[in-house]
Amino acid sequence: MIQFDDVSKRYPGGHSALNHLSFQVDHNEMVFLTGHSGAGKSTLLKLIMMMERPTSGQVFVDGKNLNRLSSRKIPQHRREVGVVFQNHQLLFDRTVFDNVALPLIIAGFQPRDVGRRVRAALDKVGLLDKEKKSPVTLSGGEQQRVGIARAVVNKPKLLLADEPTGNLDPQLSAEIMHLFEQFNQVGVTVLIATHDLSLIARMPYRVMSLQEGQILHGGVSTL
Ligand SMILES: Nc1ncnc2c1ncn2[C@@H]1O[C@H](COP(=O)(O)OP(=O)(O)OP(=O)(O)O)[C@@H](O)[C@H]1O
Repeated sequence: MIQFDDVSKRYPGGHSALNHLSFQVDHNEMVFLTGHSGAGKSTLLKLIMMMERPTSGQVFVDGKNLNRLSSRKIPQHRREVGVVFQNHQLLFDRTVFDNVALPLIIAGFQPRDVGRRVRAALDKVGLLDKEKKSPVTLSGGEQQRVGIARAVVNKPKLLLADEPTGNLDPQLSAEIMHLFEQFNQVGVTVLIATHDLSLIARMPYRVMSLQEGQILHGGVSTL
C-alpha cells in the first residue's frame, strides 16, 4: 500500500529530514512509526499526503507513483488518504456533524448521501448522539473521535495519524488505538506516528523506528 524507494527530503535551508529511506507497508497492515522529536516522522507522513515532495527517490501509494502525480490530481489523492492530527484541527464554530461532513461536501456528495455517511462514521466512533453539539463542548477524547470520524468518512483505504493520542490520558489513548484497530480489521491500512511507546508495546503490530531520517528497525513487513 505504501512504498518508499530510496527517499530523501531536505527542506530549503534545513538539514536532511529523511535520508535514503526505503520501506514498505502492506495492504491491510497496521504499523506504528516512532522516533525522537525531529527524527522525520511528520515529514514521512507529509510525503504520503503530498503536503511535501521528496528531494529524491520515489513514493508509491496504492501502486501510484506520487512523483508522476500532477498538482491537479493532489486533491483526489488526499481524498483517498484519511488523516488524523494530534490537535484535531476541528472547526469550533460548526457542529460535530458539519465537521465530519466537510470532506464529503468538498468532494461534491449529495446532501442525502452526506447524512448517511456522516452518521455511519459517527456511529463507528461511538458519537452518534453528539452530532448537533459543538466540538468545544466535548472532551479531548471525544474531539479526537470526531477527528477520526472525519478522516474515515470518505472510506479511505489508507489511514494516517500523527500523534493521535498526544494529549490524552492512558485510558483514552488505549480507546483511540482500539478504534484504529477496528478500522484495520475491516481492511484499512493504518500508519500511526506516536511517542507512546508503553501503549504500543502492548499491541501486536510492527513498530518502525526512525532516527535522524533513517530506519533504525522495523522496516520490513511482518505480514
Ligand atoms: N517546513 C520545514 N522547513 C524546514 N525544516 C523542517 C520543516 N519541517 C520539518 N523540518 C525539519 O526536519 C526534521 C524532521 O522533522 P519532522 O517534523 O519530520 O520530525 P518528527 O519526527 O515528526 O518530529 P516531532 O515528533 O517533533 O513531530 C527536523 O529537523 C525539522 O526541524
